[in-house]
Amino acid sequence: MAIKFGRPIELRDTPRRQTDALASPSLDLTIRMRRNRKTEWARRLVRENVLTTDDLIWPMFVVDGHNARTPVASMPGVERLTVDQIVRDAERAAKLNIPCIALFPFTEPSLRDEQGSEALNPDNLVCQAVRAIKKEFPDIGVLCDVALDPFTSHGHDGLIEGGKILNDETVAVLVKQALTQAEAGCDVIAPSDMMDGRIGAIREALDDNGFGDVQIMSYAAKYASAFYGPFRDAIGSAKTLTGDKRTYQMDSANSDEALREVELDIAEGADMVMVKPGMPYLDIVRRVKDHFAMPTFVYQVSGEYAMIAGAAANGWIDGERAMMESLVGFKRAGADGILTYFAPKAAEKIKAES
Ligand SMILES: NCC(=O)CCC(=O)O
Ligand SMILES: [Mg+2]
Repeated sequence: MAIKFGRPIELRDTPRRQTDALASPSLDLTIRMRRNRKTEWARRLVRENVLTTDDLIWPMFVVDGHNARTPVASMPGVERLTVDQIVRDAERAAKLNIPCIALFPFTEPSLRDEQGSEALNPDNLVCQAVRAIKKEFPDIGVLCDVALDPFTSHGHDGLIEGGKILNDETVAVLVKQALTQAEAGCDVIAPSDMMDGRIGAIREALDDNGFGDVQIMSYAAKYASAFYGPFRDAIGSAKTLTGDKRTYQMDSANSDEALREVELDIAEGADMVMVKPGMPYLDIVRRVKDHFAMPTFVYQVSGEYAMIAGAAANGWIDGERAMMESLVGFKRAGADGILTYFAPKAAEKIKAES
């Protein structure tokens, strides 16, 4: 049936009104999409996606010291926290019903070396923070990033030889890093390094060492991105990073390749998969969710946060609305959860409105 201007032509029993369209601009529309938007209650009724606090993972930066909170200049509103302060924010997360927090260390430059040895120190900042949080708040999920970049003097995620990032040798170290974090009490191991084969190797090691219940969230489709800049400030690797990460992180032009990466990580034992960054890669989130029907996460990275928080701080956009719009956008794209530096703010807003 041909439909023109809203009503099937075949159903038109009376001739169109012979009015002067300009004088009386009344369109003969059967369907008017605006009816469902006319009031707040109607909009709520037809709303397709809702952001809840259950969707949030809160990334936090841990730094050495006591009772200190240092602002990260390029991430307005985000601070590096000493372990005692991380515990205070874990309490805030628990009160806000945020299910999980993610930990990233600022490693003292004197502790960084070519091999990222500090990653294997069972008393490193991340392990201290995990133990402190788990002691006071055992019911909150703690996720630990697995990669060497916060610990290496060169700022890369893996070992380097002759200018090349070594894959299999790096995986062997990452396995030890994951075990160190699991020993400390970490609930979710999240490898972000993009080495081939690391998920399978880590899964096997966890299982062989009595950590069969520890989950793996793989940064499965992680792109080489300009949007990680402020994070590198936060963990102190911005100045030391030599070159870029394009030999291991994905090319932003690729989409099918993301499906192959995700498929491999699932086959190797990932319980949850992640796409990163978020906003420029919503199409990848949708494809991954549709293709694999896996618990699918997305990381709204530091640069995305900085764009919104920075513009809001300058009065150029409404920061709260932009925050909520960006977060529900991830839900609409198919994400089951979002790692976002906005987590506490968004949770507070959700709580205030419920
Ligand atoms: N492995 C964790 C990250 O690289 C985070 C990046 C960001 O927030 O920019
Ligand atoms: Mg991979």
